[in-house]
Amino acid sequence: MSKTLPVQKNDYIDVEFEDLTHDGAGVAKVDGYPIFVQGGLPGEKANIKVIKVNKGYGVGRMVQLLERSYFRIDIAQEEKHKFGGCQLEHISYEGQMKFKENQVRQVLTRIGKLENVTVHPVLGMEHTWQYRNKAQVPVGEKDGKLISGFFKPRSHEIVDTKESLIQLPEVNQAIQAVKEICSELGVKAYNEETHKGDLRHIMARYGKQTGELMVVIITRTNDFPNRNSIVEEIVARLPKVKSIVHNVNSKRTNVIIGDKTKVLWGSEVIYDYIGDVKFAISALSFYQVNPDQTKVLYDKALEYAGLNGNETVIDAYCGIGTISLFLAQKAKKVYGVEIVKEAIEDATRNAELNEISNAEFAVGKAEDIIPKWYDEGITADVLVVDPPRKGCDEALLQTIVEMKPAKIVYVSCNPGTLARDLRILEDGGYETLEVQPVDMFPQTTHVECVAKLVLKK
Ligand SMILES: C[S@@+](CC[C@H](N)C(=O)[O-])C[C@H]1O[C@@H](n2cnc3c(N)ncnc32)[C@H](O)[C@@H]1O
Repeated sequence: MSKTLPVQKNDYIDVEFEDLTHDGAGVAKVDGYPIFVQGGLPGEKANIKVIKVNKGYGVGRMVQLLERSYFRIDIAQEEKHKFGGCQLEHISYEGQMKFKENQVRQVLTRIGKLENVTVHPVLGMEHTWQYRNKAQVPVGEKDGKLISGFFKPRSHEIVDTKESLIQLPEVNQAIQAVKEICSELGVKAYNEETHKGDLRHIMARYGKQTGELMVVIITRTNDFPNRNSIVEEIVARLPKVKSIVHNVNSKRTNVIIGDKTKVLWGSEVIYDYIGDVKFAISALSFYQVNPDQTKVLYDKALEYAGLNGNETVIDAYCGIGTISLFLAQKAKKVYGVEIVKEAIEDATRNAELNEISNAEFAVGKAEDIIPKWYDEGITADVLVVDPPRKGCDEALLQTIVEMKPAKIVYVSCNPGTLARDLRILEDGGYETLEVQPVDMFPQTTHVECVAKLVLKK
């Protein structure tokens, strides 16, 4: 089969990179046949070794860079990939923003057939390291000690990591401290092959504005050795901790969080502010990981909603009510819906905390609750959706098209599903006026977008 291809496995060839894939690999073409090479940048020339040939594409390894891009920055060999998931660490921030803008444009055109939509330049941030307020790391064992970090690409081998430079220092310190304490006090790491051992993951979340820290210990078993001493040590070594939570995940699964959650010490929530709005955040609730850029994102959603105080708004996939409460200050009434019960408890508490009385929340699937509301006569002038990566459920999109809110604000962390859903909404009578990418995840290939749609006359 490979005889008909323009390259063979183990060939050494000179190539020029034309593009980047969605996960940050360079794309070179030999007689139209694409070869993906980690680390190659558009405009660069390199000598590569072909390490894999498939029918439709090949994979290469960089041997020598022959011409370098203006956007390339040097990182020491030993630093490379040290931080896990930083696929764009070798590209200047200016280059990263260009990559993300192009990616959004290409996907909107290819998947959404949206050639004429205005895509604005990415709204980036000033400090592009140490921005994440949360980490959730797997735990393993090496030489009789606990290790934690990230999985090596395409493997389940944990790289023990003391510091991730995209995480806030408080988050790094918390993960290290909990790992060391558990190691010292004899906790065994969970082994996914034998389904034995206790500690599966450690999670830390930090309220950047309030300085409050939450630690979540995720184990296979209902109990683990020296639990009380571990809690005492965490409190002693991490002065900012306000909440220590235990979650039990007894299943053989890749899903991190299990069904049982119990507060071991302190409060069941930590607090944080986005702008002037205060939020209680419990262990299982979604909360944006980049607090500085979250304000930028929500301000854009508010601008696109264009509220004058008379509107009814529905916020689908509302989490702890963050966008809902931002909008409630400028709307007549806001209805939020979210699948996680604890997040809706937080949302209700957050409305009270901020003395916002025109927001109402429901637990359930957006695709079940919003059609039910529609049947009961609840409709929206503005509808906001902020779904997980898989995008909106088709039944929800169908209901939106029937309900016909004058405006839709679509917040998305996955341009692919955004483009797919925008096409469905366009076919249902909406026009996408503009898309604003916001960089919530510097050094990584991820990009968040806010899109503004209006009902066509
Ligand atoms: C990207 S988060 C957005 C949350 C919130 N808007 C924010 O900015 O913090 C997506 C949320 O959708 C929730 N979710 C997932 N599937 C859902 C569904 N079918 N119906 C309602 N909520 C869902 C998740 O639990 C999560 O809180």
